[in-house]
Amino acid sequence: MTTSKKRIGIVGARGHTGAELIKLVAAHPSLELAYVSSRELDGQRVDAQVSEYHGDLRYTSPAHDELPALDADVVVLALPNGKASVCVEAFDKAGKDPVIVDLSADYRFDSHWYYGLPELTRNKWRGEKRISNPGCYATAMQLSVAPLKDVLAAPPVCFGVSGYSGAGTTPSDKNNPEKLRDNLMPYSLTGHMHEKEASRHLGIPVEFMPHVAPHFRGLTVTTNLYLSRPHKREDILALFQQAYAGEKLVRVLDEAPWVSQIAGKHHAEIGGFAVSADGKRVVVVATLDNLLKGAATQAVQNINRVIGVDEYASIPV
Ligand SMILES: NC(=O)C1=CN([C@@H]2O[C@H](COP(=O)(O)OP(=O)(O)OC[C@H]3O[C@@H](n4cnc5c(N)ncnc54)[C@H](OP(=O)(O)O)[C@@H]3O)[C@@H](O)[C@H]2O)C=CC1
Ligand SMILES: CC(=O)N[C@@H](CCC(=O)OP(=O)(O)O)C(=O)O
Repeated sequence: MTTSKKRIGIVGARGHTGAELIKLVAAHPSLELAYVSSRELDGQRVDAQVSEYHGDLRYTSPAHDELPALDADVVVLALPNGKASVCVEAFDKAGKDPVIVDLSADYRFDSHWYYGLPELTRNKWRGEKRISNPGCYATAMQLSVAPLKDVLAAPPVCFGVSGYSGAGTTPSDKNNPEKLRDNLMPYSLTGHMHEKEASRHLGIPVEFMPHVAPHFRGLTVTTNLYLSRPHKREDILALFQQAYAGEKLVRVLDEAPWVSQIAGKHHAEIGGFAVSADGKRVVVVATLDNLLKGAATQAVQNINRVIGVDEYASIPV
């Protein structure tokens, strides 16, 4: 029997985002795993690591120049920053042109790659097969600022707090539960990559102050926005409701959302909308699961669009 499913390879599948992608692919009506790579898990069964996957596939550890011969229709690069280009170059050199989705920051500033934050860039896709998947905080910042972009009097200031899965699996202070216990760890307080990324894709400067907290997954971005003219709270709420009307993966709430409610969910929540007495300052709170809407779920939205199936296929909405 022939299958019409597209075959997908995940490079860097041991990581947190790779594991979430395997789960989404396992439930997908139009995708099947071609290969999943990990040096550490090489030879081990995938179902032993990810119980949602049912099948006989095992992790392999191909060198980057062996990837093109593995013949996947879609390749997701879930590697640490700085590691994507050798893989991309290997496909170019071999004359292979699969859909490539890069989860790292490596192509987020490359205008030849489509920047896939569907709720904001859906209409900019011109058939590109190379997709740069946005950063987790950068997704929350852009969703929080975009509806007010035209009425700002100053750069938005974003205070971010992430669960430590955002720091990946390579050991560091930022994913060390001991050092995070009873703690909030500030880092990269100016010039974080996601500050540059959100500024570039919004087209206005954004200021960002990230922190890591002891919880595992989910992030909060609280954004302070100065407005060029006074606004009533209901007008601001209406702007957000209008901007995200019909969006299944962005929910506009009245209350400020809690990160404890977003872990394991595929959508982002935006709420709060606390307005100052003079109506010229508003504070907006966004939460999302960094591993899902901040990475794997957004990648699947992008893949679905490129392979021509429903954008939400396999995503519980
Ligand atoms: N975690 C998050 O919340 C988010 C992460 N991202 C981005 O997604 C990418 C993956 O993140 P995440 O899953 O958290 O990362 P992890 O650190 O959890 O996983 C990294 C993966 O890459 C492999 N790997 C590590 N070092 C190398 C190397 N030098 N060469 C080849 N493979 C390597 C690892 O497997 P092995 O060592 O077994 O080969 C592992 O599968 C990163 O670029 C990250 O910035 C984007 C949005 C959110
Ligand atoms: C808590 C933590 O460390 N978070 C990561 C962001 C995770 C992410 O989105 O990563 P990329 O932009 O690298 O793809 C960081 O601040 O670098």
